[in-house]
Amino acid sequence: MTSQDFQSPVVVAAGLSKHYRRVRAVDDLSFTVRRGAVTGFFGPNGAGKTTALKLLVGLARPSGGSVLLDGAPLRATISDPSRVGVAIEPCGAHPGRTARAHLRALAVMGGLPSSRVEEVLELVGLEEAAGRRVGGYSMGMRQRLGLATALLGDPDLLVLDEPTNGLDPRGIRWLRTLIRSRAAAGRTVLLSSHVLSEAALTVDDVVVIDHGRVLHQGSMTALTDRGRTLEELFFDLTDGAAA
Ligand SMILES: Nc1ncnc2c1ncn2[C@@H]1O[C@H](COP(=O)(O)OP(=O)(O)OP(=O)(O)O)[C@@H](O)[C@H]1O
Repeated sequence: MTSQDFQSPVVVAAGLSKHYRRVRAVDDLSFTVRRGAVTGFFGPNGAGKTTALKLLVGLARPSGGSVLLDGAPLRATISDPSRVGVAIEPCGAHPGRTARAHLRALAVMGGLPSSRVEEVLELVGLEEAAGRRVGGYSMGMRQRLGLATALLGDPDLLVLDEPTNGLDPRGIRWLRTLIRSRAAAGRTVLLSSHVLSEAALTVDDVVVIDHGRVLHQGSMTALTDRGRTLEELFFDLTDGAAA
């Protein structure tokens, strides 16, 4: 990879829109995601974060606009688990399946060895529960399985929707360390979160959206250099949203 590649954004969303009948879930959204950085997506309930993440990874079809992933249109890259790992809906596994069976099926589809399944089960702390049916999992266990699914292909880009939901304090600290270590290794992470204090410890770049539109894009450093917190920025920008 050249230094030019390193500077080019991993994701470029341009004028992205998604309308569900009269709801403009995402409305002319444009932003970029830097390579080797952790970008946080923030906004009130219903702001359009999950929809935007789905559009970025091809899980929803845009009503308008475009997404470039590594400079190429979305469809060219999305099916490769080493390019993009996604945890958007909690785990996505059939409740009657075990976590191990779920991950093994995905590994086969992605052309990955079954040894990788055991690696990610250990990584997310599910090795002991891997033989149990997912329907009996706690919320945190399902979250961990979703993370295992996203990490299966050891992807260059991780896209995580509210990944700390349901995790215990140790799990939250583990996830923060995992995300930071991936960025330190030049990998890219895009996540959404409502837990601003935790996200402030994790992200490099901040995108705040509401009503499907970008209200702010900038770095955490620029924010803290101005003596402001992520929470202050959020409330300033979203003042007037549902209390
Ligand atoms: N499949 C769908 N059909 C109809 N409306 C939808 C659909 N998915 C999302 N929406 C609507 O789009 C808007 C944005 O929803 P979205 O889930 O993207 O918001 P969000 O920012 O992720 O919210 P939250 O923080 O509550 O998870 C909401 O008004 C929601 O009701």
